[in-house]
Amino acid sequence: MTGRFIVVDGPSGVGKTTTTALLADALAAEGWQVYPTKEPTRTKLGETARYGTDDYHGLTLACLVAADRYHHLEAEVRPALAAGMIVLCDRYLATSLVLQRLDGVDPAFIWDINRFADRPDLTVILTGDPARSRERAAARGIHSRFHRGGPEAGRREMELYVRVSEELSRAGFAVHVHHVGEQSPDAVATALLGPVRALLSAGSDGQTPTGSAARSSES
Ligand SMILES: Nc1ncnc2c1ncn2[C@@H]1O[C@H](COP(=O)(O)OP(=O)(O)O)[C@@H](O)[C@H]1O
Ligand SMILES: Cc1cn([C@H]2C[C@H](O)[C@@H](COP(=O)(O)OP(=O)(O)O)O2)c(=O)[nH]c1=O
Repeated sequence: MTGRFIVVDGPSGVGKTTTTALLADALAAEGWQVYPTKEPTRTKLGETARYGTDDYHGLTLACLVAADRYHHLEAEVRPALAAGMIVLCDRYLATSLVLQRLDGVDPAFIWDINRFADRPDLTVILTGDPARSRERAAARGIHSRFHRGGPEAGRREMELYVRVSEELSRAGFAVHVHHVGEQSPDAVATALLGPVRALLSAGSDGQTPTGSAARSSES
């Protein structure tokens, strides 16, 4: 039996990294084997994308992040899934559909170059007040041109995430949109445990959290 592939997406500063870490801890405490990861990856390729947004634009950046995604899938995600783990990925396809579109890339091209990227079992999209998310991202440190721009840029980014969540649903992805609002990080993680547990119990074939050996031995 393979594991489950869950991605958490949304605008910079909305709380993806914080929530993903809390969710990973909560699932691990329940006995699940969790593989937390993120895109762009920590590889040379991923770091070039993360810190290279002033040098690379449009089609180039779209291809760079897609290449990093394919390498991530091959080197980390698929092996972890094959071992029966829950892969929790901070940023995935929705980011490309939003940021590359903001960068002037035709959505059809973004879909096309991501055609062979695995479909997650669950795509979580976090939304929140755009101004607050921008402020948090700025306070943490700006390392991407997508972090710049004031509240108006934040509003456009947030609106596109909502549109992209609908686009992904129409394309057959399982999408869960969660509005962070005034919730604490713990409250957000707790709220997400609901849909995640539903996913884990659906089609679990009687798997239990600690049944990793059983899970990894099934195919
Ligand atoms: N629900 C929340 N309420 C208040 N602060 C938060 C919340 N979620 C995250 N933060 C803070 O906001 C900042 C950005 O969070 P982070 O998880 O790095 O966002 P992202 O990964 O979406 O860019 C961090 O300093 C984090 O501690
Ligand atoms: C995954 C991904 C990242 N990127 C680039 C631009 C983003 O600003 C940057 C993400 O860097 P990251 O450090 O993850 O930003 P944040 O802390 O805001 O979550 O990588 C894309 O352009 N498209 C993508 O699909």
